[in-house]
Amino acid sequence: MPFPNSPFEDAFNSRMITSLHEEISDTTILNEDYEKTLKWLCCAPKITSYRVNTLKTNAEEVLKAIRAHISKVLGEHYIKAEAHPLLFNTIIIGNNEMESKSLEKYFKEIIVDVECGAAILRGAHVYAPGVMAMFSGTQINEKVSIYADVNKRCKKGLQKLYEDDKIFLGNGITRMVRHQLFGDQIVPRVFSSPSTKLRKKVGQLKARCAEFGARAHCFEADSSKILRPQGHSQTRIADGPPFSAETFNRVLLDAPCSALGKRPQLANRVSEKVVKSYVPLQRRLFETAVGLLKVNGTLVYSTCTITLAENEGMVAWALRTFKCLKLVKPSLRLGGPGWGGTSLTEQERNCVQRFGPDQDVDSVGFFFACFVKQRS
Ligand SMILES: C[S@@+](CC[C@H](N)C(=O)[O-])C[C@H]1O[C@@H](n2cnc3c(N)ncnc32)[C@H](O)[C@@H]1O
Repeated sequence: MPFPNSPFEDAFNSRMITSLHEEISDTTILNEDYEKTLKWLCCAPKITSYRVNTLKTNAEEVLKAIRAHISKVLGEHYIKAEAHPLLFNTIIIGNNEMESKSLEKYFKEIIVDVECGAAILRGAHVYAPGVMAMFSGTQINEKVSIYADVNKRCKKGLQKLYEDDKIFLGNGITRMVRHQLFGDQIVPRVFSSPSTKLRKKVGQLKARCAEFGARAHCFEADSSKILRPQGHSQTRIADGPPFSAETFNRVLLDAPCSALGKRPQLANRVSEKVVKSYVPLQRRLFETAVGLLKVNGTLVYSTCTITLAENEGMVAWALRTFKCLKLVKPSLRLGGPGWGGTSLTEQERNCVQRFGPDQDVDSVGFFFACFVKQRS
C-alpha cells in the first residue's frame, strides 16, 4: 500500500491539533495546510543534521571523514553531506533519494512494527525486537523485502505471508534466523526500573561532562517542584533542589510534550486524553522555570510537537500570566512564524519559530520561543 496521508485514524479529532487548551480558538490554519502537515508527518525528513562537538574537532574535519566513509561504503555521490550554510558547527546529511517504488520486490518478506519502520526510514538497520514476522525457512544472507505493519495487527512470530495492509520500506539481507528473533520458548526478560535507567543515564552524562572539563550537577527531581518557597534561606546549587528563586541565568525548558512532530509517523494511535494531558504539566514546569530565572536571564521553551495548545497557546498563556516576561526574536531565523488562533499578535508570532512543511530545512516538527525576564 502507498504511504498514508495522515498518521492518525479516521476517527481522530483534528481539533486536538488546532484548538487551544480550554479556551475556544479560531485558528487560521487552513484545511489544505493542515492536510499538508499530516502528509508531511508520514514521510521521513529529507535531511539529518549533526552538531559537531567543537571541543574535540571542527565541522570541516568531520565532513571530510563522513564523505570518505560514504564514498567507501556506498560509492561517490550516493548521499550528499554538506556544511550548514548558517550554523558553523552543523553538518547536514541528505537522505538517499532512491525511490523505493522502483526497487524489485522479493518473495520473502519481513514485517516490522511501525516504530521499527520509522527508524528504518531514517536510515537505521532493522533491529530484532521490531521484527513481527519472517517466513519460515528464511536463511541468513537471504534477500528479503521489508514492510511496516501499519494497522498493528500482525502477530509476533507469524511465519507466512501477512495479508493485512503493509507499507513497503525497502529491501535487505537477513542476518538472523527465526529462532534467534522469536526463540523456541518464552524467555523471561528482566527490565530495569525507570530509576535504574535514569541513574545510568545520569552517570553517563556526568562522565561525558567530566571528559570535557565541564562541571555538571545532576539531580533526580520532579522539575515542577524544584522552586524553594519564599522565605526559606538561600542554598548552593550543588546541594540540589529545591533551588532558591532567581538562581539561574539561563533555563532551557525542553518540555515533555505530545511529540506529534516526530517524523516519519506511519501510524499514531494517540488518544485525545493523552494529547490534552501535557498543557497542565507544561504550565507547572513553566511557572517553576520563571521563578528560578534571574532578572535579565533567558528562558527558552521548546517542544517537538505541532499542536497549537502546546506551542503558541503556551506562549500566549505565559505572556498573559508572567508580566515580567518579554518575548524576544532570536537573530538567527530558521523556522517559520507561529500559527494564528491565539492572542499572540502578528509581531509576536514572528518571534517564535515553528518548523513544519514550509521551511527550507526539512526537519522534524518542532517549536521554540525565547523569553527574557524583566524586573517586575
Ligand atoms: C523533550 S524531553 C527532553 C529531552 C532532553 N532535552 C534531552 O536532550 O535529553 C522531556 C523530558 O522531560 C522529562 N519529564 C517529564 N516530566 C517531568 C517532570 N515533572 N520533571 C522533570 N522532568 C520531566 C521526560 O522524562 C523527558 O525526558
